[in-house]
Amino acid sequence: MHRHAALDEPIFENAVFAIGILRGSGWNDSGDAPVPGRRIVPAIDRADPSGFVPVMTAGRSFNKQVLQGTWKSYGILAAIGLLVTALTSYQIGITKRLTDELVALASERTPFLLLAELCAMMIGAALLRQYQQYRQNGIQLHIQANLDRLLASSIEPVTITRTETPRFKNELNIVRFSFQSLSGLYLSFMQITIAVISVGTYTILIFKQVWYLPFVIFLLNAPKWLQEKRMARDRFAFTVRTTELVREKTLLQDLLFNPSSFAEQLVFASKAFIMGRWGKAYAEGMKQEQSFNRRESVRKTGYACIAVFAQATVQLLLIVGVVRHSITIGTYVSVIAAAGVMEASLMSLAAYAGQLQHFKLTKSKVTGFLTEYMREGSTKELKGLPGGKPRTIELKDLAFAYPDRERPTIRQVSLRIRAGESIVLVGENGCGKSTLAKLIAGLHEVDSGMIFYDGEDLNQLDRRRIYEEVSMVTQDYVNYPFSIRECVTMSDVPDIARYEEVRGKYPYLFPEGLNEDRVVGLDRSGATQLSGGQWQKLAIARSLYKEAAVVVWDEATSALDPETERRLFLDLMREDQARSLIVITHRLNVCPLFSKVVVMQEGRIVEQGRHEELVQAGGKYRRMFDAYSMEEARTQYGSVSTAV
Ligand SMILES: Nc1ncnc2c1ncn2[C@@H]1O[C@H](COP(=O)(O)OP(=O)(O)OP(=O)(O)O)[C@@H](O)[C@H]1O
Repeated sequence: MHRHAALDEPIFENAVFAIGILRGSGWNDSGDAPVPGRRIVPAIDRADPSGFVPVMTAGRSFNKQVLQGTWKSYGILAAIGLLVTALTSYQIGITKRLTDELVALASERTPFLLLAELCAMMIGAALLRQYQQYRQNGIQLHIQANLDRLLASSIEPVTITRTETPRFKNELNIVRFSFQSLSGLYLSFMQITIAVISVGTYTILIFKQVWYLPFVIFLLNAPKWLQEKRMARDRFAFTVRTTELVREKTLLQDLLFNPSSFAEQLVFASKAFIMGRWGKAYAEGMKQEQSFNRRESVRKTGYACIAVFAQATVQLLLIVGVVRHSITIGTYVSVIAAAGVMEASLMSLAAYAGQLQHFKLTKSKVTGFLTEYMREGSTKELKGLPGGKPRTIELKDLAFAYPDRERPTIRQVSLRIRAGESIVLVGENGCGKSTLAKLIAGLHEVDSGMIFYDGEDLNQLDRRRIYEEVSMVTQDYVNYPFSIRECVTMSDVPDIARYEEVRGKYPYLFPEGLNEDRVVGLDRSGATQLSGGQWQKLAIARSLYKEAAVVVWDEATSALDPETERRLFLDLMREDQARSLIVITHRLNVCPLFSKVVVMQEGRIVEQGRHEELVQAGGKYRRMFDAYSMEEARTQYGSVSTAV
């Protein structure tokens, strides 16, 4: 596993490079979106076939990308910050002169002139602060967008094995939350600089008048720093602890408001049940949040008392000075004002210290997440397939267990798939067909010596090259809220000739009477909803549009009417293709069309061969086929009642 020595380096650089990732993210330095190619392939940086830039060296480029488009605003903000500090410290000087002038009352005109000057300064500072806020909001939006883009491009797992777990979902949620809070931190660095300048200016200003006072102020504000640091740590731990609960709440709420769940809510009268669950999660969340807030408030109150004590101490020292005539009233008033600003700046510095703590924790969380779930180590030594397209895929005594399961799901599976072969996987529910199909497609982590593409061990190959040659319809394929053409091509610049070719060969896969620019689904206004079968047909068309060497369909035709299904398979087999087809189905009537039938049971292959051979052998497949044919006949001729 890649070890990040960076953990010991200065926080900022360190944290960003820790999350700083991959050049192969598909997001180039200029920030342009990757231009989609002819075929659907994963986003790969061709200039860097290794794909993985060790995290340590990627820090600078990460910062550059996060801060992209904000440099000018940063410059302006820094200038405004300095100007505001200058103006406010100048105001304090005027206040001192004004007070001394009032006490002495040497001239009647001077106090009014000084007041006018003070007002002008105050208006100037107020205007600058507003502009500063406006600019800061702009930077925040920019950084947030850059961070979102970076996060999206860095979440690119090489395999799906560890991502199909509840734990992954939780961790991903924490990472998303952490990334969101990073934008505030980037702004903080600017504000820290301004606050440090402000503290420095006021320290000198006060020091010149009452030399020991700045030290007293520093000392009295120290506990605030410790408090902020502790609170940030506790808040982060609380967030991590409660993500699962927050996720459950959102999930249940989505269920309540999801249009597709309304029918079930009506028919099964399940709304009260779901609402009950939601209410419980909500109440628990509130209880935990309130109890955390209570503890935080108690702590804050303690520190607020310390702050009052600090202010009173400063006042006391100054009053003693006035009483003993060691300072003037003007000095008293101006130092009180300066001390107030200095304390406020120290407070905000303390708050930033808390944010830095949060950043440090975020860093270790994100680093851990990316190391565990995303690209691991260098892929430099990995290679592509010698011939580009795989001609044989071989499974040798393949065994596979899901991370959170004790028993293996796939055991001792040996199978050879040649280019152009069509294989149908059959077996009872849960026997491991989908898992095997994903293993064949290279989507799961496996030990070496079990899966070979053209004789090369899968673990020695760059998986992204494998994925370029695989097309798939999974059981939980996505219904995209795009136009029909986009759903098939998944591109802004599709290969129209290829699209037309697929449309010409398989016209029945495209919804009749709908323009291909028509947006489908329920998520966009004016979109057209499709039937289950129509969605499935689009998913099939998408898998055919990609000219892949290996096509895997996991119950991809389950929602198709039998006639269309048969026609599709016949059309597909008729094509003179070097493509391998791996199909999972429970509709055994299509099995005779395939060159090989593979029968699975409890994670093992128990029979394989041509349909006729297996029927003749009279084993498990024969029994399954007979049962299926009988069932088919019954549904076809309505013989259930006659049989009774
Ligand atoms: N992501 C996962 N994590 C843990 N276990 C899983 C996961 N996916 C599937 N399984 C388990 O692996 C076993 C095989 O599942 P698989 O989906 O491969 O079966 P299948 O033969 O395709 O079933 P079906 O015909 O119902 O689709 C099941 O016991 C299932 O619970």
